[in-house]
Amino acid sequence: MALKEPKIIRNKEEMRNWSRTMRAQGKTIGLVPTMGFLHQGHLSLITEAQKHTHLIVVSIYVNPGQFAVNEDLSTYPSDFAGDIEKLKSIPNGVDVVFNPQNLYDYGFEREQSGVKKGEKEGGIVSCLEDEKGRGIGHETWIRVSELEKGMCGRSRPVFFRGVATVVAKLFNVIEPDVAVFGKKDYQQWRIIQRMVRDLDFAVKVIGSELMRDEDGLAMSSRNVHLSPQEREQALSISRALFEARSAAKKGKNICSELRRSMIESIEAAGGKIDYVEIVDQESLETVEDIKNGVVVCVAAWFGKVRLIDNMEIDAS
Ligand SMILES: Nc1ncnc2c1ncn2[C@@H]1O[C@H](COP(=O)(O)OP(=O)(O)OP(=O)(O)O)[C@@H](O)[C@H]1O
Ligand SMILES: CC(C)(CO)[C@@H](O)C(=O)[O-]
Ligand code: BAL
Repeated sequence: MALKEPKIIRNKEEMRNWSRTMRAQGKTIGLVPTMGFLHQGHLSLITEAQKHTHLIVVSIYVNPGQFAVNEDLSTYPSDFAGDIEKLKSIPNGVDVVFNPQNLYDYGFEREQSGVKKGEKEGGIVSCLEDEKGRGIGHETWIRVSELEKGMCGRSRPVFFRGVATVVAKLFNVIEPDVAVFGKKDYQQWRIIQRMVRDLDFAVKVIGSELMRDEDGLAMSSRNVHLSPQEREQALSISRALFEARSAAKKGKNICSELRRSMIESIEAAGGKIDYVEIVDQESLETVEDIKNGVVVCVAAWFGKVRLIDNMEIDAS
């Protein structure tokens, strides 16, 4: 089968023109937003998107607006040429790779805006703002106020407003019919669904299943930063999730007990817990005992790498 070479678009006006031209020809468009350094988890989202639309756009953009200044924007892995090769290897390929260079440009040079990254008195600012919290001409942020409060939102204070805002921008530029997000980032997927419902975006949001490596580790671009020892230790996360699921199946359904034993086993393996939460799949509110429709979510540090993982669990 001939490999399909995706068209690479780096400019938001050109992207919107392409989408509108295709729509005028009756084509539907599926979007898979990513931050690049693609792995099989990302490719599975593309395969899912191909089931729903004629054309596929994959965005590759490491969004500074979702990183606080003390987070890992500067070390986030990237390999654009490698990503293109992986995309070419997928059956039927993708049509466009959107790698915007001007997503937050509003007609003046960054240098002239005097923006420095820094820490605002009393709070952390994002990598799109200066030390007084001013954006580089960007001052509109979307907040999904309840869903963003717990779990990742607690330890990454600007993360979800940055994600919701950049996804809204991508939707406005690309105007997709369908967008696919991975359930690996469970809270992110739920937040995007809620944003789309609340703001009446004409986009169908699909949550696609979490992909694991053979040894159980959830695939993640950041895994590349794990040393072999940390990678081994990190397997404690998925092990703890599988154990919690089988304990629940055997009737152990008190969440505080399940949480405690998960925390103990991840810490015993050398992980530093950010959170272990058992929450309702839709509201993401904490639940006390396992019932249908809960999800166990974990974030933990191994060395300098923060990993997240989760598992949907139903009662026995
Ligand atoms: N293992 C996975 N299974 C399914 N979807 C995934 C997986 N990993 C990432 N995704 C999805 O791919 C999309 C892009 O994610 P992103 O580019 O941040 O990759 P990532 O591997 O999650 O990186 P990291 O967690 O290191 O930031 C998101 O919707 C995310 O949920
Ligand atoms: C959705 C997303 C592409 C927004 O930058 C990012 O948070 C991600 O890759 O999960
Ligand atoms: N997949 C989530 C992107 C981030 O951690 O910034």
